[in-house]
Amino acid sequence: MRTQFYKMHGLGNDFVIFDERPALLPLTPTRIAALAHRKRGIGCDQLVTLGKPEAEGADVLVRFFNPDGSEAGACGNASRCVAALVAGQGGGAHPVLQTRAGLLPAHMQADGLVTVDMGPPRTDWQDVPLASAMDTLCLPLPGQPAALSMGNPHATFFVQDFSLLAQGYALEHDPLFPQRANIGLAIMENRSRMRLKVHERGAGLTEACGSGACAAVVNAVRRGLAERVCEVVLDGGVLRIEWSAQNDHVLMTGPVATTFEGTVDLAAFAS
Ligand SMILES: N[C@H](CCC[C@H](N)C(=O)O)C(=O)O
Repeated sequence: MRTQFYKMHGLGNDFVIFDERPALLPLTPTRIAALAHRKRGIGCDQLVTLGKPEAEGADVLVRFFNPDGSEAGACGNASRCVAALVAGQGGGAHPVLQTRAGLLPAHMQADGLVTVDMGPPRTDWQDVPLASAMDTLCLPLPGQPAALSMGNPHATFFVQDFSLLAQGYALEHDPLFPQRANIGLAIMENRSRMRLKVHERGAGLTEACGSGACAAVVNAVRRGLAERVCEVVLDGGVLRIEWSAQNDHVLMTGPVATTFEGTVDLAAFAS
């Protein structure tokens, strides 16, 4: 029996999306890792499932899984893709995604870009989470990163070059981060534009990281390095991030693309 999937990406951060609203699928961490494998599977940065919403006001339940099988509470680029997919299925131009990070309202822009309200950043050490009480604005690590959660853990290093990427895996697994962390390296071009590369938790270096872009802008503002509206230039393209002074929410705007649709025999993949 074959199961339909959608292959989409946001600035090259790519996803395999399964719709479990008709029926739950036999997706285990092992099978997710096998499906996400670049050589032996379909291949993706994250595997995403759609489910029947439980929360009042939500249009769809969304879960995100890394290629190592671990589940993430947030995925900005995939949230944009799912919003566009649901809108395209007749869900209207303002779908609301129910995620582990909360309810995320989305908006299909007239120019084809998609905006997702990623909610507020969580900057207490317990929310990131970190291993002990400390100032999340300046962690006791070489490079003194700032840390926060967008529903998933992020550490942002403000650097002059990207050589620290070689430490990405070690930093992701530093004992300071009991749930590991996404490691962002940000080069400030000016107060309204930065370059960003992210070694993602459970995925490694990706072409773009939406929640990482949100975290980097918030951390830059916290450090006095950026304005609340900032362009984030990633390897795969540009995101516009706004950290609202009105409601403390972070708005992320960027493109989405559907690469192809397909079917797969899930039973052919180890479970
Ligand atoms: N690897 C991340 C999830 C995907 C985040 C990224 N793809 C995004 O667009 O936010 C984590 O484990 O928290």
